Amino acid sequence: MSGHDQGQPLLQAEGLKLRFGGIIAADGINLSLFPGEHLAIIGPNGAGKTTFLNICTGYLKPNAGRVSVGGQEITGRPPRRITRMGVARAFQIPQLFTEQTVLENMLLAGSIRERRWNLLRRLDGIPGRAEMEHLLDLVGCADVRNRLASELPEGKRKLVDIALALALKPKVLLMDEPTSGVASADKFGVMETLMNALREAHVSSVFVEHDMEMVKLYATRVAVWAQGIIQMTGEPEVVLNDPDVIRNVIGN
Ligand SMILES: Nc1ncnc2c1ncn2[C@@H]1O[C@H](COP(=O)(O)OP(=O)(O)OP(=O)(O)O)[C@@H](O)[C@H]1O
Repeated sequence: MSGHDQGQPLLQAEGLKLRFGGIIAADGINLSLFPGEHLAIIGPNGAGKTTFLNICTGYLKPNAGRVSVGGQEITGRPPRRITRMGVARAFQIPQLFTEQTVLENMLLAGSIRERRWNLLRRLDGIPGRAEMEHLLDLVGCADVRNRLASELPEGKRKLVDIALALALKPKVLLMDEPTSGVASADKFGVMETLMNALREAHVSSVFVEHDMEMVKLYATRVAVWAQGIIQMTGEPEVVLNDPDVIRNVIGN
């Protein structure tokens, strides 16, 4: 998917600038995500990729520029508000309550979405159980629904984390290196399950990725972030074969 002629972007950054002392993380970033896209952001270490995700979720405020979701500006709004506007983030903090089961974690996430969160409330009284079980099924984790979150292998934990994010009913999911920490033999299986779940739930995504094989297989479009600007965007086969990208990003 080219990203052009697809109507209004779901997520749009315009003229983003952010510096930390002498470090310029963003120096006029223009980047859009269109419905149905899975946009990979690649770039050298310390380029500003994670900073971008932090701006989009409201955890960092840019020095200049704006971010909008479905045409509504979100720059500087509180993270909770941005989540409610349809932008979720996975793997941000250890989100799981480790001494609760996977299903109990899901029910808590569902109740947060409904703004009925109350730890004293009996979990089985909260609506949405069937929906949460469906989401666990979608990420291939129905088999671990009654396991304690602390007992999960890393690959399953990542997938449950995706289900938790999907429980918020986002339009866009932001992910920082989705399979980092997963054993290399399991990485592609986890990514395959994850991306299938996003497609089925009609959730578009932006993911920061260092593994070019993942980018090639799962990105619909790639943006190269270096020296605070987007150096290039395009389809994976074009971007990943570009001599400058090979020299300056992939080679490193
Ligand atoms: N809150 C902060 N305060 C000061 N400097 C920061 C802050 N957040 C990020 N930085 C700096 O901004 C630069 C960009 O960081 P960022 O984490 O966004 O890079 P990245 O492209 O995600 O890198 P990597 O690929 O290594 O994860 C880095 O030099 C980092 O040290």
